[in-house]
Amino acid sequence: MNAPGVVVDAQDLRFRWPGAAADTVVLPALRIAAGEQVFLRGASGSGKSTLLSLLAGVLPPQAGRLQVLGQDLAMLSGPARDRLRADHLGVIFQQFNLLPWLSAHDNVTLALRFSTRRRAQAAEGEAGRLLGAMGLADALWRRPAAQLSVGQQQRVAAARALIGRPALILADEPTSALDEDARDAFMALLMQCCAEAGSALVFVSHDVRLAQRFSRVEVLG
Ligand SMILES: Nc1ncnc2c1ncn2[C@@H]1O[C@H](COP(=O)(O)OP(=O)(O)OP(=O)(O)O)[C@@H](O)[C@H]1O
Repeated sequence: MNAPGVVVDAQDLRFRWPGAAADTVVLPALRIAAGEQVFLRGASGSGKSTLLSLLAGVLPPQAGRLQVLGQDLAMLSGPARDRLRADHLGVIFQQFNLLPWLSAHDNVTLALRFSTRRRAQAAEGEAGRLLGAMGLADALWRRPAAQLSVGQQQRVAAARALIGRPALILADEPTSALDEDARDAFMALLMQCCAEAGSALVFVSHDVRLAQRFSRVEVLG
């Protein structure tokens, strides 16, 4: 059983893509406490995105142990892992994955549609509060995502991940399309919003300069 306050607990975790000659992910141990912010680095191809997919329950673990919020992911069906993700995880993708025809605001509230628990955790007006906290001017909230700049879309994607205060936020290279100033502003806001929500953060990036913002850095591969 997981100790209270532990969000991720992995041991001897391995994953190999079909046809690969070697294991893609080899993770002897990883334990992340509630609210902890972790920078995950590793060479290109070292399996960072694959590990995030395992943590998100998109891929099933093949060997070893992986518990997320005390649930053993290897024991859960695909739909049960989907439920865990909808209820307790927020994911920020490199390409943001917003629905282009929906407004910024509706992209954020979309995350609530799939989870009663997330809905219950989100206060009235929470989407607007988060968009504001992420620095998106309210004149843009009703604009379709397709008409937002890359930096604006990224703020929407972060607000969508944060809504309903999920226990764990996974971010996969979300700053790669930004210039330095926009990147620094986004990082500060993301880390602050995660801290306020009490969400743990696992942040993957090639950009090692970002690592200094984190008290904990894990290296993969
Ligand atoms: N869907 C897939 N099917 C088969 N192999 C895959 C798949 N996705 C990734 N891989 C392989 O798994 C390995 C790790 O890929 P992954 O994207 O996890 O690495 P990464 O560390 O995130 O890389 P990068 O920093 O370049 O984004 C690579 O060799 C890649 O080719």
